[in-house]
Amino acid sequence: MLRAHTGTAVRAAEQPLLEAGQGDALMRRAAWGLAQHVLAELRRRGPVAGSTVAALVGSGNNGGDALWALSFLRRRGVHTVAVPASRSRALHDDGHAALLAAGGQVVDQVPSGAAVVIDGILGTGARGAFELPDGLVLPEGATVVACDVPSGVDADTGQVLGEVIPADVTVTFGAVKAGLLLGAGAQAAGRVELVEIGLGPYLGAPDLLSVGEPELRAAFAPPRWDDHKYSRGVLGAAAGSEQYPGAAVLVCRAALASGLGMVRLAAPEAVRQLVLGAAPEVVAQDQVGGKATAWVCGPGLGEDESAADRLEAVVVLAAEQGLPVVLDASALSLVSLAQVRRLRAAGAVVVMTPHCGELVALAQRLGAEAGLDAGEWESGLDEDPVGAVRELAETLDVVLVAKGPSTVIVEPGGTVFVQTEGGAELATGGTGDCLAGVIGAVLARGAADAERPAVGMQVAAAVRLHGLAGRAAAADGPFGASALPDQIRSVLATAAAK
Ligand SMILES: NC(=O)C1=CN([C@@H]2O[C@H](COP(=O)(O)OP(=O)(O)OC[C@H]3O[C@@H](n4cnc5c(N)ncnc54)[C@H](O)[C@@H]3O)[C@@H](O)[C@H]2O)[C@@H](O)CC1
Ligand SMILES: Nc1ncnc2c1ncn2[C@@H]1O[C@H](COP(=O)(O)OP(=O)(O)O)[C@@H](O)[C@H]1O
Repeated sequence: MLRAHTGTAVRAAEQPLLEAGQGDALMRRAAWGLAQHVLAELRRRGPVAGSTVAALVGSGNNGGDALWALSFLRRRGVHTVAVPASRSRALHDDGHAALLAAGGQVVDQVPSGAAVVIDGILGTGARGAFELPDGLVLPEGATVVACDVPSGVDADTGQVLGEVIPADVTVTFGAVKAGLLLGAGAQAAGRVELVEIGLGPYLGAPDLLSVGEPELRAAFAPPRWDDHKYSRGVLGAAAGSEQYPGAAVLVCRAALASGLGMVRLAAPEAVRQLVLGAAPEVVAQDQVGGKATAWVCGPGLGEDESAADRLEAVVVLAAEQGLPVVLDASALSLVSLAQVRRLRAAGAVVVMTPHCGELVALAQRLGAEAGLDAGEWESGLDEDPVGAVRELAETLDVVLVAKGPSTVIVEPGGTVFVQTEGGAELATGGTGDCLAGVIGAVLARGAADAERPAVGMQVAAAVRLHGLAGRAAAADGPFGASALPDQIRSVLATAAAK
């Protein structure tokens, strides 16, 4: 499990250590770790001694880290140059002295032969929009290693307001910064490597979590020897309509691929025939009903009266039995606040899975009805997406899965998860239907498991599984959503073999 803290939280954690006069020691620890990662990059490319590493160096402590790292690299036979990159061209005093003492140089331009360029312009002290230094040219093929945070990325929110220096690797200090996992920040950060500098005892609870393989394995564990189909979980699905029959196929196939006891589908005749052709193991019926341990409602449901009837039937059943419900796609625009409240009052977990457009529409419709100032909420969405998703989740008292390049999962009163496994290849019709099936499956399975992880973690594991399946599918070339179920099985087979 990856734990991330905002840049602000990390700065607060550093404060007592700075006051105790440990700033230099912290900086040297950070710089040493940075130098080790740069050495690893150099080794990957060829001989270390004789190679060139350049650092773009700002005037603050981020620049100080980069200068100290250059001084350590210089002692390994690396040709090291610092390129002042702030308007004032000022450099951190001690770092500057350390570089010169080690035999490094200060120059005006990044040498064209630099194998690695360290971005040490701005770190957690960045405020507002960043402008690239005038005339900056990075050598083609050089590996860009960001020091703590790529310059231009807000370490709290991941927002990129102005320009940015995208990194291949970000070596971050003390704690993974939340901004490296969110939106444009995650995109700019590349691979993230953490260097411990001893902040552990001073850091509070993480601001964000991201599940990894152990959580995926726990949420999607293979069946126990004495399991039977009902103990493995039964997912009920109200999905598909004559207009959108395929969505039901995707939900059912993705759920089956995730491993559970049974999928039960409530849909019109034409949809049932299509689903049974693709997955004859599905129990297909025309009405919502029968034994299930969780329900998913919405993919391809349409928005006519019969869609609303199917949603209402799911709400009644789930409220009666206290079952978890995943509301996706059409259900997000059909569901009423009264229905959500009925489910919550009955103790049913409600998971909503909006993409960005659906998220805004939810805030405007149900959020506003529940007392949210939707205009103000929307104006804060870009600046602090996690805060906005949390506010809406708490207002509606539901688990929100805000889908996108970084999918944010918020359980009211619980931890926030963010998963970034999936790539833009997932931006193709029907992948969200598959995700609804995977989330439905994990909840159906979990409902039967006394030792189940918290709902937020189960849902985050489902999002990770879906993202990894997308990545695996993309490795074979462009794909449509119907390629995902087989990849879900492969990802789970690999996870189980570890
Ligand atoms: N405080 C410490 O002892 C430690 C700090 N560390 C490093 O210190 C960094 C934070 O250092 P600082 O607080 O000095 O901050 P930065 O080095 O991130 O930036 C500070 C400077 O950049 C300027 N600046 C801010 N936003 C700007 C913008 N948009 N455009 C142009 N200039 C801008 C500020 O006016 C200030 O002069 C961390 O990211 C980390 O790399 C690490 O060495 C660990 C220990
Ligand atoms: N640019 C992107 N990068 C990563 N994942 C993406 C991107 N665009 C979309 N996705 C993912 O693809 C899925 C799309 O869901 P959705 O928009 O509901 O699709 P549909 O309704 O067509 O099934 C979500 O899981 C989302 O996180």
